[in-house]
This record gives sequence, structure tokens and C-alpha cells, in this order.
Amino acid sequence: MGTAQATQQQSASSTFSERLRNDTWQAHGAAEAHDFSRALLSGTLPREGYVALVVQHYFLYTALEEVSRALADHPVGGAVHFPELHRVPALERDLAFLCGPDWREAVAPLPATRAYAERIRWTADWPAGFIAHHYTRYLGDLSGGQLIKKVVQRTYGFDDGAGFEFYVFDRLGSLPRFKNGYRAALDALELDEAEQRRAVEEARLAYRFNNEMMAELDRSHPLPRTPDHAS
Ligand code: HEM
Repeated sequence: MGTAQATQQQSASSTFSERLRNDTWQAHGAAEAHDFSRALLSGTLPREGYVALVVQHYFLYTALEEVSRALADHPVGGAVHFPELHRVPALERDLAFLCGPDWREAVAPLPATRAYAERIRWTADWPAGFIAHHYTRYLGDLSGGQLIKKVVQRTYGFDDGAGFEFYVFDRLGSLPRFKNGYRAALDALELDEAEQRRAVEEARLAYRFNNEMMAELDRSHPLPRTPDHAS
């Protein structure tokens, strides 16, 4: 059996959450292998690069949480409306800690972040597409994000909480249990085949937006990856 045929057969018998995971896993590999991700995870990202990432997160999650609130009562979009997951309050505290009380005047989105946030806002009219964006960010934060949390705390010498609250989900209880409940909420949605496929495609697009954002961060905060960059 050819690989494409095998993948199709697997997809046909998979739940929506399995599809989202399996059919984007290649894109996940690329995101994980990105120079910026690797620097973050290996503790070699300079502090300014980390702060720039927190700033971009602030603009992204502002869009995600705005749309989540707007769709709270929608039968599809409302399935992922978990206010206890929301990151903007934590990001605001992180930015005040990292940049000082006037941080709002000092932050701006990169062009790639602006485009990504615009796409998220666009899905306010397409709730299954919004779910794809929601899934890509929050399940990532609850998974690989928890590895990053430990490295970030150690690398930048943060005390408990301050500077990396973004990665702390202490209102959720057990994260594996929350993630299972999240996947069950996705699987309970009655999305037809075509809509599931479109949503998976949108999740792949979300990964591309993330990679673009990391590429721009990389360009604006060059990583010390070679001796030339080390000074
Ligand atoms: C340093 C970079 C990264 C590392 C080390 C990492 C690592 C991981 C790990 C270990 C898991 C759990 C896998 C499992 O359940 O078996 C995971 C899941 C996930 N990651 Fe990442 N990740 C990284 C970057 C990203 C990025 C940039 C995104 C998207 C913006 C992302 C989105 C996701 C999602 C959505 C899941 C959940 C998959 C699912 O169970 O459906 N990750 N990641």
C-alpha cells in the first residue's frame, strides 16, 4: 500500500483530535527543529530574544483570547472556551517584570506576528478554523511548553513565576487530564469530513505562521549559533 493511501485510510478511521495530531506531526517536527526553538530549548537564546518572544506571544494570545470570548456561546467555537487556559494576564505580568511598568509603550508585533494574529481574528467567522489555531498553540504550551518552562527558568535565573508565568498553568490541575478532556471536547464536535480536513489544513497553516514568526525573531535577534554570531 502506498504511503498516501495508508495515510488516507488511517485518517478515515481517526478521531478529529487524532487527525489534528497525526496530520500535523510533520509540521510539528519542523517547528521543533527550528533554530529559534532549539536555542530556546537548549538555553542558548539570549535574554533579549526571549523577551522578544514573550512580546510576540502577547499579541498572539490577545487575538486568540478575544476570538475565544467572542465564540464562547458558539456550539463549535465554544467547545474550546476555557478561560482558565487564558494567557494574557500571565503575559502582562511577565512583560511588566521583564520590561518594566511602561512595557505597553515599548512593545510591537513583528510583521509575521501581525499577519498570524490577523488570521486568528479572521477565524471568528469560521469556528472550526479557530479551533485549529487554539489547538496548535495551547496544546503545544501544555506539552513541549512544559519542557521549555524548566529551561527558561534555569537559563534566565527566574524565581518562582515572575518572567515565565506564561508557561505556568496552575488553574488546570493535572495537565494530562486536562489535555484528555480537551481532546474529548474536540472529538464530541460534529464536524463533517470536509470540515475536519479544512481544520487540519488550518492547523498546518498555524505551524507555518509560527515558523515565520520564529524566522523573524531569529533575524531581529540573531542567535549565537556560530563563532561569528557569538560576540
Ligand atoms: C522546542 C520546541 C518544541 C518541543 C521540544 C516540543 C515538544 C513537544 C512534545 C514533547 C509534545 C508531546 C508529544 C506527545 O504527546 O507525545 C508536543 C506536543 C505538541 N506540540 Fe510541541 N514542541 C515544540 C514546539 C512546538 C511549537 C512551536 C508548536 C506550535 C506552535 C507546538 C505544538 C504542539 C502541539 C499542538 C502538541 C500537541 C500534539 C497532540 O497531542 O495533539 N510545539 N510538543
